[in-house]
Amino acid sequence: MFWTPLHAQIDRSLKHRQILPRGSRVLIAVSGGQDSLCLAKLCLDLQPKWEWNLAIAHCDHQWQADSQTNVKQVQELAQTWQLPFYLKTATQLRESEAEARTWRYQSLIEIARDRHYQIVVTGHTASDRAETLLYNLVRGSGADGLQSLTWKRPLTNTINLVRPLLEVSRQQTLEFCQQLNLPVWQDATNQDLKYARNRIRQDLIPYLQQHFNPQADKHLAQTAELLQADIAYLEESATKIRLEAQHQSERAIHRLVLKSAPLALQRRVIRQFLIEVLPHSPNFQQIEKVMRLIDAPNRSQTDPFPGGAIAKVEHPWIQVINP
Ligand SMILES: Nc1ncnc2c1ncn2[C@@H]1O[C@H](COP(=O)(O)OP(=O)(O)OP(=O)(O)O)[C@@H](O)[C@H]1O
Repeated sequence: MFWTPLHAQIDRSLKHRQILPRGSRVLIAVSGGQDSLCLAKLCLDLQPKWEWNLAIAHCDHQWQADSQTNVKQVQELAQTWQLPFYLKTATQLRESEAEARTWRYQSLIEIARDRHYQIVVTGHTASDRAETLLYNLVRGSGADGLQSLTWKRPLTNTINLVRPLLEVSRQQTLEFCQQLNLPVWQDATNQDLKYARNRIRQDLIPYLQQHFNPQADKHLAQTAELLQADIAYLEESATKIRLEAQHQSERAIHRLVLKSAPLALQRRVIRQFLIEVLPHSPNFQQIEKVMRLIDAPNRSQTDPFPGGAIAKVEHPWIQVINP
């Protein structure tokens, strides 16, 4: 086997982060593009050392007339590498990035659940991370959005999403694929400038590199990494406060315990609380409405959340009441 510096880098990173434990059943999400091909080959080469059970999953959106050719190419590669291959084919998926993403993750979860894979790995890179950071920044995201793509996050109770290439640039995956002669599929939608993501990739990042810092993408990804460590710490602190403040059985949280916490933690505690008691994830405005109740006089209440529940001050509690 041909061992490159990238093999060594990923092997080291996996040891350090412990995100793909030895012997795990790992489903590799392969689009056919350079990033996920690079990921799949690295997993294949590191497999004897880490003793994973690997398989390849591909989702066919059926947007392009030639998507069949892409499917065949990924399938043949899986065959050559002697890995199980699982395919999901969309029927009548609208041409929307957001809908495609939702469908894709759902499909990957289904395959992982049916075939007992605990981990799905994707080929997200440091370049994706830099782009996501910029995309979220101009939309007014807080630190949570700016950490942009985490190394590991739960998809369900039993399945985790892991992104082993978050420190690898797109330039590196391209060079790797060229060096190892991997059949990279060029997705035409990646060039389409109607998608904000593509404009960030093709216009904004090159502009920043040319006029501000040649390593702008790498530095943005580093900022995301620093934020991620801070956020993990803040979330942990918020959980401690929530456990202290939340009523054992009622859908209520102690207003004065909240009030004594720093502002940054108040928002996080409320968000964690609302995630537990509402049927949907709260957005920024909904969290702010409850924030206002911390300083409110008695018997103030919010207007209804979607679904009709309201939050209300019942001294000393802030209570969430169903319609
Ligand atoms: N059609 C596909 N089939 C299987 N896996 C895919 C497919 N498309 C993307 N992936 C996986 O997702 C990774 C990221 O791809 P891409 O950047 O196109 O997705 P994205 O929609 O921007 O992702 P996200 O929204 O999670 O950031 C790929 O490296 C690959 O692992």
